[in-house]
Amino acid sequence: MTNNYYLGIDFGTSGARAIAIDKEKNIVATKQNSFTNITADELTQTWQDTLYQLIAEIPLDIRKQLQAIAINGTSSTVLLCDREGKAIAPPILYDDARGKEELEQINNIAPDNHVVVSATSSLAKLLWWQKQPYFKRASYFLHQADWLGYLLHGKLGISDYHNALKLGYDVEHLSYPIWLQKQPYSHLYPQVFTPGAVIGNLTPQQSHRFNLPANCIVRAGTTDSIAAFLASGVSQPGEAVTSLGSTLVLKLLSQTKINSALYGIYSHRIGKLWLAGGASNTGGAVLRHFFNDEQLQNLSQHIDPKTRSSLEYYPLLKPGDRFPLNDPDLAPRLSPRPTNSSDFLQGLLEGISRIEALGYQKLQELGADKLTQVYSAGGGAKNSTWQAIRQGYLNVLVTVAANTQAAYGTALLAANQTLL
Ligand SMILES: Nc1ncnc2c1ncn2[C@@H]1O[C@H](COP(=O)(O)OP(=O)(O)O)[C@@H](O)[C@H]1O
Ligand SMILES: O=C(CO)[C@H](O)[C@H](O)COP(=O)(O)O
Repeated sequence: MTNNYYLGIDFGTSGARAIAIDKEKNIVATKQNSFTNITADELTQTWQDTLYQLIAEIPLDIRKQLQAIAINGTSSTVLLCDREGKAIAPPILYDDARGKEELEQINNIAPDNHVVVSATSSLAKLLWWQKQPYFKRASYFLHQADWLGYLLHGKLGISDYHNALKLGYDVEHLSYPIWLQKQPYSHLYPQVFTPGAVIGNLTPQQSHRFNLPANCIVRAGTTDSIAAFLASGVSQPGEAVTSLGSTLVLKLLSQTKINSALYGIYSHRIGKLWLAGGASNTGGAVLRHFFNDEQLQNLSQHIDPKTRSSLEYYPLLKPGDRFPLNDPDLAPRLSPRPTNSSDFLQGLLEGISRIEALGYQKLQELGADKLTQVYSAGGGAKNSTWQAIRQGYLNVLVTVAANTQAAYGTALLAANQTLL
C-alpha cells in the first residue's frame, strides 16, 4: 500500500490538535483534546496520553497510509530528563519567569540583545534547574516538542532550530555558539535539526501500537506559533501573522534578522528569510479569564469598532510581559472596570490591539521589512469586531489566514511542503 497521508500534531497552550492531510494538502481528519486543570506533576503524563489518544483517534484507513508525522510544542516549554527520557522534575512552562533570578548570570555569558536575555528563555530555565539538588541526575534538556517526538521515534536529545532558538542555538551558523558550548551543562543540549528534517522511522513498538506503517517517518518539529505561521501560507516579506491564541504572538516575514532584548524581539530562521517577532503574555487567556467563548462572541456584537473607549488597559493575568515590553515585573492594567460587560470587553480588545500595534511598530523601527498585511490565526481570529478594531490600530489590511490551525502548519511540515 502507498503512504498517502501526513499528520501534524499541535501542542498549544490550552489543548492539542491533530490534523491529517493528503498529498494535495487537503485536510482528511481533525481531532482535538483540551487540557483542563492539570497540575505540574501531571503534565508529562497528560501530554503523553493526549498524544497517544489523538493518534489513535485518526481513522484507521488514514493511519495505515501515514507517510510522516511532525509535532509542534509551545516555545520554551522545557523538560529535564534522565537517560531513559523520564522527566526528573515537572516541566517548566513557556511563560514561567522563575528564570529572572538568572538574568545577571545570563548577561555575563551571552552577547548583548541575545534572545536568551529574558526571564522566560529556555536558557534561563536551564540555569534555574542547575541550582536544584536533582540536577545532577539530568542527562537531557529537551523542549516539549522534542520530548513528544522522542515518544514516537525513540531517539533522545534531538531538537529543531525553531525550538532551540531560546536556548541560544545560533540559527545562522547552525551550531551552538562558543560561549554556550563552554558552559558546564553543555552535555545536556539537544542535537539540532532543520525543522521538517527526517529524524527517523517510528519505533516498531509505536508502529504496532497505532497500526502505522513501519516506514512512517518522524520529522523534526517546530514551535506552536511558527506552525500557525506555516499554516497561513504567507510567503512574501512584509506579510505577517498574528496568533490570537492564549498568548499574542507576532511574526513578520522579513529579509533582515533583528534582535532586541529590551523589547523581547527575536528572529526565527525560515528558509532564506527571517521571522521577526515576539510573544506577549497578553491575549486570549486574559479574555477567557473574564468571559467564555460564547460570551466573547455575543458581547463582541455589541461593540462598535469605529468608536474607541477611554480605557487604557494592559491586559495581563499576572505581572510580567515579554514583548513588546520585556519586563518580568510589568504590572497588569485592568481598571477602571465599567459595569457594562461589552464596554469592559472593548477595553480588553483595544488593549491587546494596542500591544499588537506597538509590537509591529518596534519590529519595523528595528529594521524588519515594512508591514504590508496582517493575517490572523488562533482562537481570536474568528472575531470580526476585533479584526476591525485591530485594523484601526495597525493601518494595514487585516484578514483571516487561509488556514489558521497550527496542526495544519505542522502537517505541511510533515509533508515537506513549507518555505523551509
Ligand atoms: N470570539 C472570540 N473572540 C476573541 N477571542 C476568542 C474568541 N473565541 C475564543 N477566543 C480566545 O481564543 C483562545 C484560544 O485560542 P487557541 O488558538 O485555541 O489558543 P492556544 O494558544 O491555547 O492554542 C482563548 O484564550 C479564547 O479566549
Ligand atoms: O507564547 C507562546 C506559547 O504559546 C508562543 O508560542 C511563544 O512564546 C512564541 O515563541 P516562538 O516565536 O519561539 O514560536
